[in-house]
Amino acid sequence: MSDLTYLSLKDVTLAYGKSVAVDRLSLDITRGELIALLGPSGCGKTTTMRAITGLMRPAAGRITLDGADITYLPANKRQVGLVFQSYALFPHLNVFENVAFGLRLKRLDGKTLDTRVDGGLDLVGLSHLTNRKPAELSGGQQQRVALARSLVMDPKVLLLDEPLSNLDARLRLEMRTELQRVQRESGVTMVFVTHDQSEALALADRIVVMKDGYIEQLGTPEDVYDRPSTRFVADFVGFENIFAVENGKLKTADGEVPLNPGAPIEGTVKGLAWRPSKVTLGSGSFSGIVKGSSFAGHAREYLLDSALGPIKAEQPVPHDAYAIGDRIAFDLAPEHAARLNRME
Ligand SMILES: Nc1ncnc2c1ncn2[C@@H]1O[C@H](COP(=O)(O)OP(=O)(O)OP(=O)(O)O)[C@@H](O)[C@H]1O
Repeated sequence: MSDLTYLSLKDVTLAYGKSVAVDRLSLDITRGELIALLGPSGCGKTTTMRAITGLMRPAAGRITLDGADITYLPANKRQVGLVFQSYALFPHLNVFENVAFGLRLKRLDGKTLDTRVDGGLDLVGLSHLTNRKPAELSGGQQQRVALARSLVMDPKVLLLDEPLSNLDARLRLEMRTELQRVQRESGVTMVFVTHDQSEALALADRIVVMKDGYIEQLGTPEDVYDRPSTRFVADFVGFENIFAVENGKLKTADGEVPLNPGAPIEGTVKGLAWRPSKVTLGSGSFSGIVKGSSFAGHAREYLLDSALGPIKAEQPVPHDAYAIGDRIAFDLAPEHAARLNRME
């Protein structure tokens, strides 16, 4: 835990009865960071959030926030806000009263309350809709009300559980930018859960990739996208050509194949992976027969049958397309590969 750590989970184990959902998870978050918990269904994202909010007691481990141990502190004493994917707005209250709800429970005086609510609505760009009921708002606007309602409580950390998943594709993109702006302007530390890698890459300062209750990789979007460290993460972020490395060679269905120019692969690397866009087409020491070709807007994608097995490659679009059945040379340059240290 560094001096800059604001929220820290240390060896936190979370279980439902005897079944362990999160196993000795450690994570340090700095004040003002926007962190994404990313992973497939069932990997423990929501369970981790529950422990941070105080809705679940860890079986082991410690959680600290702003210098205080909150491991066993009741949820309502933690100053941790939560925005659900379903927003959970009160349908009979207008926008102002929905945002004011928590502050009224705190018995704030009228003027302070008005100022806080107005500030919150201003931050999310809803000052003009204070009298509307939730049913009279779009999905994106409802989402903003839910955000404002949490932010006016001045949380130390705001947790968002799949915050954009109920919005259609266009709104989702708009709300990504909006969420980033609100986070920057408010300076609130945010942790959000998503199973959508593009959302995590677009929004987060750092991404925690989870699998089966463990952290697979923790890094910046660039780290995770360009330098996945395990097969699981490489696969999750769109690497297609993934090979185990044995005896300094690529392991294929037909045996071990040295990588061009034949020198052994150095280091303790367990696997190498190439994105389709990183496969060199038209030259190189390998060759493959085009089995499939499809247009993907910015690029044309090819499936090649080669001595290494199936290879997915792509080329930017204004380029003479290869035909099905063509034999083309290709190369897998080591400098364009992600180096994987775990293959299982
Ligand atoms: N109330 C519960 N009782 C028992 N097991 C549970 C309960 N809630 C979750 N689990 C189990 O704990 C593990 C982690 O679940 P969790 O909901 O944290 O995953 P998740 O990553 O948030 O998934 P999703 O993206 O589907 O919400 C899963 O194996 C799940 O089946």
